Amino acid sequence: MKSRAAVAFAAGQPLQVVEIDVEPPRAGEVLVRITHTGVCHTDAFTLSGEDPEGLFPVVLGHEGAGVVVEVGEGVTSLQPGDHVIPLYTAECRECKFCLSGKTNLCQKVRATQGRGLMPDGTSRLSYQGRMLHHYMGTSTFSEYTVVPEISLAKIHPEAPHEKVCLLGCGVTTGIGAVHNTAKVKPGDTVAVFGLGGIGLAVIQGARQARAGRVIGIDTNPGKFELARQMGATDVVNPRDHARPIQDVIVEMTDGGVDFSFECIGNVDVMRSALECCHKGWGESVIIGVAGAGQEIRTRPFQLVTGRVWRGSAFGGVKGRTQLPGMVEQAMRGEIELDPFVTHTLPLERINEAFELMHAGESIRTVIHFD
Ligand SMILES: NC(=O)c1ccc[n+]([C@@H]2O[C@H](COP(=O)([O-])OP(=O)(O)OC[C@H]3O[C@@H](n4cnc5c(N)ncnc54)[C@H](O)[C@@H]3O)[C@@H](O)[C@H]2O)c1
Ligand SMILES: [Zn+2]
Ligand SMILES: [Zn+2]
Repeated sequence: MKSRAAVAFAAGQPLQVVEIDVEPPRAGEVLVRITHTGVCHTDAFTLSGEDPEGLFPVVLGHEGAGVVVEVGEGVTSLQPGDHVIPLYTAECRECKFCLSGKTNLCQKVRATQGRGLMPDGTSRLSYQGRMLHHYMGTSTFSEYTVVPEISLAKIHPEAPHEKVCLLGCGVTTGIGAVHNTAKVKPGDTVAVFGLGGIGLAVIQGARQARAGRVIGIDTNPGKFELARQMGATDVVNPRDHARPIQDVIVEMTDGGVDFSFECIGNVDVMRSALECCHKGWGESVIIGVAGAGQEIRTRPFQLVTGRVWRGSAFGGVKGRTQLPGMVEQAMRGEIELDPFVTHTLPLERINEAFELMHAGESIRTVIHFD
């Protein structure tokens, strides 16, 4: 079938909105009509060419919501008409990782997903006879996309897609990192580096966890008002200080924070985020994705003296099991999505979403297909 899609033909080039061909779903696969998709920094990262796993030509997009159109052979958990959020972290419920009870990093489709292909090693997407890569197993910048059954969370049929699409990545990543990875407790002091969609979701999660002080850090002061509205008790611009930012935070917090979160993808900031943690127990969670070949550094003494460095992908959330509940929390207002949606655009104007992001003007632009 034909589908309108924004295709990334080459790194560093704007997307082109064209009509692509989408093949029907094969065994274990599902054809989904995407209604809305957010644009995340990770899409921009891959488009820039800095992502070592980046493949072109490709249909990007991984923060979507849609409706099942057709299911392939053997698909039992979904049927046409079901409302879904595509998952870039699948949940097969049978691999070693899924069964461990310790991680959300299902490996069932990981290898082929990383190569931009469906689990059988081929693509369902093409343009004028030329194969297009899938992206993160989701490719939500296409009106129709094919996704493995195990990479779809079935959500409440009345959920507002134009908002809950953000639970496909950004908001879940931030909120989940607070509850699942860090396990923030009432009264804890939290530092959040980077106040984009991810950092603001961390702030919202910290407020849910009834954290004490929540310090938002960003070099763009334009982000501070929203951060305060969402629950930051303090905001700090590193550019206002001559000293390293970790020294500033340690002084502000009588020795350091209980938890810090890096939501930028900058390895120098990752170091600051670790070193602003309290001696003996402070934990730093890396969420940001750094460029190819970059490495983190600190003195080992930082860890010897009790600080902990960890990381989090998709907020540690098991998508099929936990995401439907988060969608219902959003429908009840327990997760607030409205503040994240700063812009809404039709697919034809998707490149403006990247421009708004790079200019620091948007938190999330939601793209609609109608
Ligand atoms: N681990 C995961 O599962 C996961 C999921 C989604 C996104 N990510 C990553 O999270 C990061 C953030 O994503 P986003 O969509 O919120 O991005 P964003 O671009 O909207 O936000 C980043 C923020 O960091 C600020 N910033 C940049 N450099 C800074 C510095 N040196 N000091 C302080 N602030 C600085 C920017 O002003 C901006 O407000 C990206 O690296 C993205 O790839 C990871
Ligand atoms: Zn994302
Ligand atoms: Zn699995």
